[in-house]
Amino acid sequence: MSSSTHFFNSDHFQRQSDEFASWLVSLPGVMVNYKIRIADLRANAAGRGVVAQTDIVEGEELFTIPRDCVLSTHNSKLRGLLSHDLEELGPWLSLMLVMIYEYLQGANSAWAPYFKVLPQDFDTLMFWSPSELQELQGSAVVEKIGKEGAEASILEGIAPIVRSHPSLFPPIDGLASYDGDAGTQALLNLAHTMGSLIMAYAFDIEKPENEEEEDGEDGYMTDDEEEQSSKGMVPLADMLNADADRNNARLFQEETSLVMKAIKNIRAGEEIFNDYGEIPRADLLRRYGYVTNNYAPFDVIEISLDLLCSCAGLRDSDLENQPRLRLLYDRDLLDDGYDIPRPSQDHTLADNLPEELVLLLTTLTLSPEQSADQQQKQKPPRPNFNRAEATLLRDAIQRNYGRYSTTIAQDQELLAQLNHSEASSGPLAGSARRLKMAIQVRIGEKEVMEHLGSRLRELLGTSSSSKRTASGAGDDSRRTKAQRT
Ligand SMILES: C[S@@+](CC[C@H](N)C(=O)[O-])C[C@H]1O[C@@H](n2cnc3c(N)ncnc32)[C@H](O)[C@@H]1O
Repeated sequence: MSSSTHFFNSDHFQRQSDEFASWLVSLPGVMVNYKIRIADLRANAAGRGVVAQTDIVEGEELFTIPRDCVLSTHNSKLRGLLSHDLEELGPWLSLMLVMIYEYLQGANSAWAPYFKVLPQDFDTLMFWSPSELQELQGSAVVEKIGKEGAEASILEGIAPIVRSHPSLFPPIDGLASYDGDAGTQALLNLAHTMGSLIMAYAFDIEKPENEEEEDGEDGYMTDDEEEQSSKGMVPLADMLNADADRNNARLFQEETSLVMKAIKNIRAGEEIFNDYGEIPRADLLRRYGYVTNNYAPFDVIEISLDLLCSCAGLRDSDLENQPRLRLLYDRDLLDDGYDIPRPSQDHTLADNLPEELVLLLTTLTLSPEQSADQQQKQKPPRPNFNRAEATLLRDAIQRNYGRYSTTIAQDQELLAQLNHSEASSGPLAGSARRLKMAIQVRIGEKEVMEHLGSRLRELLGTSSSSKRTASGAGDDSRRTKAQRT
């Protein structure tokens, strides 16, 4: 969410919160504990949030939302008004369509008071301008925004239904229809708004255990999420902010209701936080449009397959030209990019690396004879993390670092200036806020690269010949951990 701009009227923030709360408790089966209240957290650039009014004990129910109050494909009237099977669109596009329908119903929608407290502007990366995105420098997250893919899905899946049902989807903004350039753009804008709300606010309703982020994410949806059965907007539950491990509440999915419960004791005045997951700040920005320093431990650096291949002296990463890669690809062991977390002092460097990355490094450092041998056996090599692999990784990290145009020291100076202006004039907004968040993201990624670089230098500097090192190169006992074949 970018600012305090919410649907319909942004000037009546508190009144809209109150109206929303009154509407919600008027719905049959809704229970809201008197110990919580909706708070105006715009001074912290956090929009609305939920705060404890008095002490709350662990296990206490904060609110109960019956399943039929969830804004979902299942509950919307649209389901009975279309001949299409909405489920065929998948969980993302079907909810997007339903939300467009409900939004266009205005006051006639059963969720009209809910829309009034949902934002319409976002700081998620989908909405950043090219120059704002440039501030993320070499971050791989820029490649994951997936705006074009999302728009192609919207035009293919949603536009034909909207255009063929003008009475259900009345044109907005004085438009005659959703045809033509202006109509298409208006529809895309609406769909992006709903897609962004789903990304930052919706819950997986039937399979909450499948919430995990997976690789291969493009636009609003992942392949895994496409297979999930249902997403829904849960009023009030989605008013909880999150701040890494400060979560003190969780949504429990019961048979007929969704129940938010305290999972820790909460003191009067404290904010009630949900858990959005252990998300790197780059992804937090992409999905939710904010970052806080508490997410810094989850920062990663993504090293692309192309870069690793190039550093290994391969012309490209094309499977037709690189049979050694095909051995991995055929076993689903090849990725476009590899996330490396912040190195932990408690683990050897090799244990800190994703197993598939170690396998790729081993594959890329095979001699032509070794590679031919593996081809003949039709088996990937046994993963190793020795000097050759460490050298390749070091080179790739160095090259990746070159994609960032400033140093950490320069970033910290810029950040200090922005913090200073925030301290004197209040929370940053617009491009200044985005710049600050981009700097936080790129500092985190550079820190990960610097830590990795120094661990690799340490390891390469001391592990001449076959000597084992504290960081683990040459330690055969661990290699079995990464063995995948
Ligand atoms: C599920 S909503 C939470 C309610 C939201 N604050 C609102 O006013 O509608 C998620 C959005 O809240 C904001 N948010 C959540 N946690 C935050 C935090 N710790 N700091 C700042 N913004 C936060 C982000 O804009 C995010 O996309």
